[in-house]
Amino acid sequence: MARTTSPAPALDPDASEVATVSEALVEERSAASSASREPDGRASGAPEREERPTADVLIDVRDLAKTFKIGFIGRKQVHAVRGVSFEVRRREIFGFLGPNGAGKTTTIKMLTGLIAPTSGEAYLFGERVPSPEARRRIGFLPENPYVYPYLTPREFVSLCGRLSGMGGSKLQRRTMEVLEQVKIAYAADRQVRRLSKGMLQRTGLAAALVSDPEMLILDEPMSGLDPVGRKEVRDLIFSEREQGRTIFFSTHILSDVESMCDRVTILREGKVVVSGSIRQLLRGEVLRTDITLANASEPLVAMLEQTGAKVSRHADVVVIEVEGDVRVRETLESALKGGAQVVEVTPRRETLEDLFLRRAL
Ligand SMILES: Nc1ncnc2c1ncn2[C@@H]1O[C@H](COP(=O)(O)OP(=O)(O)OP(=O)(O)O)[C@@H](O)[C@H]1O
Repeated sequence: MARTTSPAPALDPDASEVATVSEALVEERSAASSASREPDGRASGAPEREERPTADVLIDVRDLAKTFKIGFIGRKQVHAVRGVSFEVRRREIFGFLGPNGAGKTTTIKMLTGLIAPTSGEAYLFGERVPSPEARRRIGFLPENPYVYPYLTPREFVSLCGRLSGMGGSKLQRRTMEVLEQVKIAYAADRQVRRLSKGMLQRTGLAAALVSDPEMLILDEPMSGLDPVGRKEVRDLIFSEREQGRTIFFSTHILSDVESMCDRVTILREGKVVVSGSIRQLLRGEVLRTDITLANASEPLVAMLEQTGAKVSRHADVVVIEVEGDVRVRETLESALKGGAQVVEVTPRRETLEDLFLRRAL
């Protein structure tokens, strides 16, 4: 696989003057290098690292923190990220979650070298961030993939490919290939300013893919997409992983994460509150069992309510919610004895949404 990607340039489409891509990249680099650093590249104050990550750990984030100074004289501080650590391993699909303002984008910006950490350290492919060499190996979709408004998707994606060192007929072929992959080829020659938000998002994804990177870092890749678009991005992420790529993405859409990710980290107020494999996190015992009954008489329902079960009445069925799974058998026996028909018995385990609501809010 070629190792030739740099992130899609992030430019403001509303800007009256269109800056050049190289200017944007210079700005990013100078932002990344403006924080004080030790001679070995560590941000000052960051602890010296004892060992380098193993070859299978492609992202290694240790105690990363970012404090923004705000206000007229910078007296006020926002502690956006407060000591975040996690690892992403080769060929994983890794979900990075948290409510609005939890610090996801700030962490991703530090990871991709767009801003420097206040303290802590991050490694990509074992290289201390910021590392131009490591950055060439990632495809990056920023949270708001700002694209030159007067370029077409074909021109923009091809430009990103050229910035990654690609060229000639190979680049032309690859540009159309990725535009087709993200289903925007039909609008390849329309100006970006005429695209919808979802179409722009697809263009940004194509730019992240164009140079065939080893790892994708995607900040809210489903943002702005309709349900079909979201499914297409899910399928794309799976197929990219099948081809050997590692995918790290942030999202708010928990149902996607549950079905897609191998492991997750959930942030809250700049700190990690949950981290681990989806299988382990959601392996818990049955929280409750829902028993759906038809033809349940009122005396039967009242009797079940008296046992402490929660009852909800619907048009033609009654759902009895039994805590845990212990009383299920007794409830079923009473229901059958009382002449009701059992329509469904559903054990409920904790979902990622339950976990998120319990731990992240
Ligand atoms: N440049 C900045 N200057 C000051 N504060 C900032 C800056 N960037 C981010 N913040 C603050 O840092 C905190 C974390 O923001 P961040 O964008 O990382 O959150 P997020 O988890 O990505 O949120 P969302 O899901 O809404 O995109 C927020 O309180 C935000 O206001």
